[in-house]
Amino acid sequence: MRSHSQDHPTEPGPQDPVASAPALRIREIFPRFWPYASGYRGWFGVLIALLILGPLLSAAAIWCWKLLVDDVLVPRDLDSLGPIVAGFAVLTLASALIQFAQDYLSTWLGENFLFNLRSSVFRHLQRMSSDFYTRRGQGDVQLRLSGDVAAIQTFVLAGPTQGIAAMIRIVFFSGTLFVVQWQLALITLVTAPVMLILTRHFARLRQEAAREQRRRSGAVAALAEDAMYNMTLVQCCGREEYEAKRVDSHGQGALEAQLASAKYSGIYRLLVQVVELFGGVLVFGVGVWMLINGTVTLGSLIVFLAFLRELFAPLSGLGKLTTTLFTAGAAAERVLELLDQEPSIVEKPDARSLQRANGQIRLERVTFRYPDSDRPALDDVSFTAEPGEIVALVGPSGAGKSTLARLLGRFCDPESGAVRLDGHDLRDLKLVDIRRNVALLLQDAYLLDISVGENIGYAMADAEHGDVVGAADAADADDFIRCMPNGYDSRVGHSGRMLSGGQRQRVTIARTILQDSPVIVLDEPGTALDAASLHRVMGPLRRLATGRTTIVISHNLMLARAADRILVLDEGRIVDSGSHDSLLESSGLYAQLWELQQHETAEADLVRTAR
Ligand SMILES: Nc1ncnc2c1ncn2[C@@H]1O[C@H](COP(=O)(O)OP(=O)(O)OP(=O)(O)O)[C@@H](O)[C@H]1O
Repeated sequence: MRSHSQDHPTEPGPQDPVASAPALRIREIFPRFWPYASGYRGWFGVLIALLILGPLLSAAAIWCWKLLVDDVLVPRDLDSLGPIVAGFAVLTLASALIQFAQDYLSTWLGENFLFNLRSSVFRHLQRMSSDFYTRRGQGDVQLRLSGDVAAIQTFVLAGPTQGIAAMIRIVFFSGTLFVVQWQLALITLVTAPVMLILTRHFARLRQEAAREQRRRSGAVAALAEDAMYNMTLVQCCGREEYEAKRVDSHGQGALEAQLASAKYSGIYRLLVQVVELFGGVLVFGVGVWMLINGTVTLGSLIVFLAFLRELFAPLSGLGKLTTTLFTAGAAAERVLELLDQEPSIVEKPDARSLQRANGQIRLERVTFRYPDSDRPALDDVSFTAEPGEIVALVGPSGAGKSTLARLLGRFCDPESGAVRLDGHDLRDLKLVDIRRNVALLLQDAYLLDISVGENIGYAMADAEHGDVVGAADAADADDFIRCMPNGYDSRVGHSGRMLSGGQRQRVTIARTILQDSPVIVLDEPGTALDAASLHRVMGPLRRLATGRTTIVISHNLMLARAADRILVLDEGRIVDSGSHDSLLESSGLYAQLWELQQHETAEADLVRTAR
């Protein structure tokens, strides 16, 4: 007998839920995000001006110390003390004000940039077809929209702002060092090549660690989201430990990458400080020697050392900044990968409007294949449903019925052939008009975590409360909604899980009734329901279908029997069509399915009677 652990691997599977985003150079990333800050470019100029003004004022304040030593303390002359102290106070105050303006402005710019970018990414995500969400870990997509987008702010605004500020300070204070004492300034330059080599080496290491950290975090989010969404299944199968291990394996990866990044940053900072110390000691030694020789005044040496400190501060600041920039760069690569993903369904620029359609549906030799699939899900399918006709689609599992429903709502496009509404190829119509004219009622009753009334009116933003109640009444949902704690204002919970399966179905039927589309596609209505609940939704479904072109996809042949015409689908092809009676007579696949179902019903009756 095989052990439990052999049947169910306890170790996480080898497949990574999140792949690495394509690596990009920093100069490739920048121009991609810059447009999101386009409305604020003028303010960016103001910020640069403040950044230049800041070090100017700091330098002037430091210069006051030279004046104090050389003009007041050394000659013991108090005449100029007053003006020097007053100048120092004004400069310090102005410097603080400029710092405040700079901080506020950069936050304001950063937050506005974030808002624009997040809004654009979300709009882009809403254009992606459901296939995108089927293939992607949704937790990872959510992390890209929240955490990664926020990290980019550092990259596009805070990073360059701090980088420019540091560069301005470096250039400015290097210049002042040369003005104060050019021989000493030349000595400080000795450390520059070492700094450059260190920066380049550690930059590469930190960039790799940052990429791995973001990828692993995405994997944690994707796995956690999947497990949480299916928590009932996880608990029923007793797989909590397995799921925790899967999440932990990537959490551990993220942790190690983060630690590696911290280690590289720490070593880099340490080495930079050693180089700075070496430069400082060298300058100090030579400076003291020059002071003794009378080549430099005490005030000049003090000011030189103060300026040197001002120079080293932005240098180590640049080091810290590169770490943040690499994390942000890795996040930017992940967001760009999303933005570069083209939606599979794109509306033509000259797409036609279609007001209320008559409801004729025609498929002309439609073939469709899913990506990475070698077999078409639909193969050369043709049929017409006239306005008001009820057409049932039946066939074994995997025959292609739900795929056909997706084509009718233009959630995918045929590889060849055409799907037409009132004679118009769906690809020539505006998407909003297709979705208004063709309503899909899917076997999963999709509900948002908003009030039950809002769920019913979701497809009709301008619906009055009376319309919502009317639709609920027609869908046989009004009674149970009124019994809910807050009536139509009661929330339905995540995915409507505070409602029963039958109640969820009736709310979605009410939504479709209110939408009032001339064409409706019912994919397995009532599959998830027991016999009593199914019986309850049959009346509303019948009322919904009346007067509309209705395509009913169902395994339940009792439902199909009521249709005007039945199409039998097998392995992506229509193998038979006609009325229930004619299909039984022809003794084809439909007759076999019917016989099988009758047999199952009889068996079920037998079991019930035996009890
Ligand atoms: N998103 C997808 N990606 C790849 N292949 C898919 C996808 N969805 C469905 N398929 C494949 O396409 C074929 C048709 O699937 P479809 O869901 O249309 O069948 P169906 O007749 O509705 O089945 P059922 O009655 O079990 O719901 C199947 O072989 C299925 O594996």
